[in-house]
Amino acid sequence: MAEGLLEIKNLKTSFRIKDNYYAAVDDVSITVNKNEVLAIVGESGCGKSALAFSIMGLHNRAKIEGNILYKGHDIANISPAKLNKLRGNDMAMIFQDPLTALNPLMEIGDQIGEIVSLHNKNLSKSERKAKVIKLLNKVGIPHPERTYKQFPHELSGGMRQRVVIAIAIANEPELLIADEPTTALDATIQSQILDLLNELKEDMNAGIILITHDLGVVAETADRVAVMYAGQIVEIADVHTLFGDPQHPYTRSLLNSVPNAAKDQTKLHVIQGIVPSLQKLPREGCRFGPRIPWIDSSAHEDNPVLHEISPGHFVRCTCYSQFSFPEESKEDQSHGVS
Ligand SMILES: Nc1ncnc2c1ncn2[C@@H]1O[C@H](COP(=O)(O)OP(=O)(O)OP(=O)(O)O)[C@@H](O)[C@H]1O
Repeated sequence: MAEGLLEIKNLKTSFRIKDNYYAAVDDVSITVNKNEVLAIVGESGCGKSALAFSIMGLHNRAKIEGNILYKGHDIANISPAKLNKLRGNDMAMIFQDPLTALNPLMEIGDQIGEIVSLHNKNLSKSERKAKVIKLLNKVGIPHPERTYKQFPHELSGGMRQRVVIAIAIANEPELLIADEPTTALDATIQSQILDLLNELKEDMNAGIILITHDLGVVAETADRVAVMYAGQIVEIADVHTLFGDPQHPYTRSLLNSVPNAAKDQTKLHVIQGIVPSLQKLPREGCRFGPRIPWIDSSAHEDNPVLHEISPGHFVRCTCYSQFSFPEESKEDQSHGVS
């Protein structure tokens, strides 16, 4: 049975712009289990990073409402000192761009060693070095002794991301948040890093939140997937259900806009429009409604909620049951005519 690690309840993260607060994460409830990768997908600006930063307590000036229960303790409402202790020890984050995450003027060994010592104050110098070398080995760095003495600019992008992962796992966190960890890498290296995340999940029995806009990455790595649009979760399901039986119009549009060599696809679907800016987000009704104007407004709920349509498969707003792509309706009509 799945063992719970993180439970987020009705999380709302709002940023102040001029005199008002605007929610970038709006009433999000999700759970993450041990030994599980939960992917969070969605277009740029839908609130993925704002969600991750809220969990890690990294927002300076945002207003956070709701509960973030980590092993039963509400970390949305604890002191900065307690949160700081959890960060790095129990939970860690892998950032998007390894070059900005690393100190360009410090040798790799010292950078990892610093984090190791932060949470193990009594280690001797040689014990600390041995632990760093072990970590470099664990993340697949081929010559750890050499890398120990190198600076970030002397490593390839893939190796730098491995170093960032080594720092994140230095204290064997139980919760790992990876925010677009492979965006800056080419396809082969990307695949190696994703394999590494999966190994870490198994080895450390960790719960991983993987934030990405890349559905290929999701298919390769995730156990469950939450699709986010305009600050809300619009669909959540296990990875097989999400790819095999997607229901929300946004999920279906995302999947239809990705080339699929296995399908006989002549045209890719283009999702019209963009995620509106924070101040212009529609806050009432179905937030995706304006981007599927061919669907009758009566198909939408006034206050869309998540419906559990099969065990563990949730979809927001009733419009999913009446949704089809304009291309599909045209095909139906032409079949009728012939
Ligand atoms: N500190 C901030 N102050 C004001 N608005 C912010 C702040 N951080 C994020 N936003 C806004 O909140 C919304 C969500 O941003 P967020 O970075 O979470 O999106 P994202 O889905 O992670 O996008 P990307 O994939 O591009 O990183 C966007 O409209 C963004 O402009």
